[in-house]
Amino acid sequence: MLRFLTAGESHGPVLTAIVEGMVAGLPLSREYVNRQLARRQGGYGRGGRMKIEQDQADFLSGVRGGLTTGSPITLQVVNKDWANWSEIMAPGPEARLEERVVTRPRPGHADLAGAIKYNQQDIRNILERSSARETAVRVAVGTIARALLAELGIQMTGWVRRIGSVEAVLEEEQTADQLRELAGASQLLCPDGQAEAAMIREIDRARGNGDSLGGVFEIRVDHVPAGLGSHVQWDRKLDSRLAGALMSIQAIKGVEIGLGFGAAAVPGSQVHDEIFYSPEKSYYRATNRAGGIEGGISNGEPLVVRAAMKPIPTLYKPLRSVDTGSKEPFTASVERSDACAVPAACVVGEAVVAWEIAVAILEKFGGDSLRELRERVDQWRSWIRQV
Ligand SMILES: Cc1cc2nc3c(=O)[nH]c(=O)nc-3n(C[C@H](O)[C@H](O)[C@H](O)COP(=O)(O)O)c2cc1C
Ligand SMILES: C=C(O[C@@H]1CC(C(=O)O)=C[C@@H](OP(=O)(O)O)[C@H]1O)C(=O)O
Repeated sequence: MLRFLTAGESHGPVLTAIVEGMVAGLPLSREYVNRQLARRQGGYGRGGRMKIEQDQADFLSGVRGGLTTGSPITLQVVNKDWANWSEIMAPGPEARLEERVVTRPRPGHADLAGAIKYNQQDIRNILERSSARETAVRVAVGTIARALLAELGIQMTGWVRRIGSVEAVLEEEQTADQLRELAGASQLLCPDGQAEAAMIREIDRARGNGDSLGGVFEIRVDHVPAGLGSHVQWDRKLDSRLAGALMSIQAIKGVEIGLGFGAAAVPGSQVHDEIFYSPEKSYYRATNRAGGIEGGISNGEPLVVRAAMKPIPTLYKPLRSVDTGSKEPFTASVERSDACAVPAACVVGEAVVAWEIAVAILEKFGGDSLRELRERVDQWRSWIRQV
């Protein structure tokens, strides 16, 4: 069983994860993981913290000579900002707990709900862990899964479809390779240059007004084998797992698969993908409105998922809230914050989607080494071409 946990605070010394159940013999390098960490740090609209951090992943166990060994993999991403927080965040009695105490819950954050739930007077004990800083190590974890998928010929493409009121328009018949190349060349991961320019203007406008923006990103996964997930039980459905994984990303408020919410507005004849057969291709579809999943099972078409991110909750234009000590109203003051982090969230989205597909692959095919897994996947792929 492939599984992981993360640990670490936003201003603590490190973020850590333990990944268990990954096959042995998978090539893995720091550079491969660091490329994705750098992508997550990019994007127009990010705040001062990203000038401090230059995320790098270290493997502390489970990888030897550039190959996984099958043992648990420990990952670590160091927080450079720790240097500014070590006295306040120290684990021992020397911690200066009376400094930087937070009693002013920020609307849209876990602050108030978390402080009540965990009976914390200092909201810092909540916000340090609820922060999306945690997504740095989650991207590192997902990149291990991405490496596995790449070995099996499965390709991930993430791009930003919308920021605020600006929506990207794709050329008809754009291939995944073209989409990846165009998105990769854009600082907002947006393949439509005109839309990208308008998005940058909109981010500048929002930031100038002390406001923030959300948006929508899309992830497409090509060459996913048919037959992942299952219709037989609620918690085995691939679509439900993908939706849960995307929803677990901080600030994600909606997920669509295929046509998604659009399917509710049109008749069935414009929603369902007709089935065809040819001896060369076996079964295939001329359309992919289902986004590659039917009945909780991958159907061999590209997987297409979208997620909606709400605007960043910390605003320079302060929102009203209540001090939990005095119970007096206040308007928040902000030291630093992202104005828009949709491209970063898109990279996190790619990571969590890669993870869920890797879990489903290992569940279906099993195997303890890459060689064993690859043989089984190849065998399945040639078998389903004949059915
Ligand atoms: C990559 C990324 C960066 C974020 N940066 C900030 C930020 O700078 N300031 C902020 O207030 N929220 C930021 N958020 C969003 C909050 O972490 C998130 O809204 C909050 O934890 C509450 O969780 P919820 O929105 O899922 O309910 C960011 C989210 C992501 C995914
Ligand atoms: C550190 C990251 O994102 C942070 C997510 C975040 C939040 O509240 O979620 C708040 C900000 O942190 P800080 O309060 O230290 O400025 C962001 O910079 C990151 O993405 O690596």
